[in-house]
Amino acid sequence: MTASPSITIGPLARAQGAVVLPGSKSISNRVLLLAALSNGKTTLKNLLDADDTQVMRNALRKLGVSVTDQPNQVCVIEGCGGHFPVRDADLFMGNAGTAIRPLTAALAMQGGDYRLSGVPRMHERPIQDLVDGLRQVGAKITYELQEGYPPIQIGAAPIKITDIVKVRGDVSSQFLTALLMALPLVATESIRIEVIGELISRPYIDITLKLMARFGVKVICPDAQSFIIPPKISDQVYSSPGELLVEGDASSASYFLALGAIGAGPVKVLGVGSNSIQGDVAFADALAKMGANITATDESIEVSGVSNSSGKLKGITLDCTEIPDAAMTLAVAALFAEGQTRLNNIASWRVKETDRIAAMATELRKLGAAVEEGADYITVEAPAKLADWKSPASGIDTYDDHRMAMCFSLAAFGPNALKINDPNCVAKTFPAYFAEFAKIVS
Ligand SMILES: O=C(O)C1=C[C@@H](OP(=O)(O)O)[C@@H](O)[C@H](O)C1
Ligand SMILES: C=C(OP(=O)(O)O)C(=O)O
Repeated sequence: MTASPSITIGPLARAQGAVVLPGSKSISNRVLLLAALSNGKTTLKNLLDADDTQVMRNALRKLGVSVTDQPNQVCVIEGCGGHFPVRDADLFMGNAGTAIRPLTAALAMQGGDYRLSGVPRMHERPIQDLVDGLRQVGAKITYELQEGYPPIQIGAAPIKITDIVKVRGDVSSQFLTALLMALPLVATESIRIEVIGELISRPYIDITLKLMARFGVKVICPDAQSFIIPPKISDQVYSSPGELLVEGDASSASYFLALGAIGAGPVKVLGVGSNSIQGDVAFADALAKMGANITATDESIEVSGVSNSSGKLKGITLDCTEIPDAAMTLAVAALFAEGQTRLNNIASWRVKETDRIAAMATELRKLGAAVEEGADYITVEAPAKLADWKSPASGIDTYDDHRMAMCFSLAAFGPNALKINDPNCVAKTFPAYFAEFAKIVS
């Protein structure tokens, strides 16, 4: 795909206003799949309209599910009761991890022939731990190019229920999410899923479990590494909740919350708050630790500047294993902090939309920051004085990574105008990002 024209923004001094958040990507793609697998009709409200959720909708349509987009982010799904009408399909999943991984698992339970592929970067993003998990119940999956990576082919094969399925959780939590959502379709006996080793990104598993419960399937968690899928009592496993409202996206909220701290605020995000099911709301706690003034209600979070006596944020050291996406925002917010910021346990950044540790380090250095990167951490120290900020004429590269583009918009609060290359890559999760940004900054 050709890159979109660069934009130049700033230098900016003030951020103030309110932003209504688009629907959560993580919730949207889960409820699309759960609604498709359910019995009956589901009306999804505030569903995210972005590349990642469009690939999921299109895949479901190709599989014979009726998915009807209505005005104002409403989408109506006629569930197929666990069995996709189309038994043979070639599906393009773009670069949406939350689409390809859960759908692979659901399709492996269908007894049909399917192929799943994506953009070139998707073919560099691992899927082996999920395939290994699915093979334990007899799924027939082959790799088309490189062992362990999409494209993959799923062949019709009878599913054999075993009482235990083991899966690794240290590369991506999406593999466990995928098994959790798919195995109830075939669980004639209860199935125990056991996570081998560390489980990263745990809050995303909680999102999965909570949404499965909304669709009638309650998983039992006897300990932090074990998940028991109950035996199905009828062929209709998932039942539609009728209507479901998708929360605002907590990861998308992080950019505006950071702006409220850097640009004095107040900046309020609407659609996500203290009763959210998304782990990324903990970004607000990290920002508070840096000194930002935060207030939250059940459905909103507001940031109004910084309470430190210096008037600036201060650097922190943080274990980011539970907030891998919002942690990227902290790396760029660190440009406006006194002292070093160190983000630990972010190895998964290397296998996402790009190698995010390398990309973040390269682009922050272009602005004059002192950055150290390790296998699973990054440290960032802001340029010592305003005069030390650099203004790269070639601009900030975004690596076809929506979060790189959104994060680096914060850097327009430095002393120089900032050029951002290929800004439209934000379409993966937040097509209107720069329009919303423009409304609150000056
Ligand atoms: O399950 C999900 O909705 C997600 C899980 C996380 O991925 P990992 O589990 O690979 O860290 C996160 O980075 C991604 O944006 C969304
Ligand atoms: C890692 C991300 O996406 P994906 O769902 O494709 O894994 C992300 O949105 O930051």
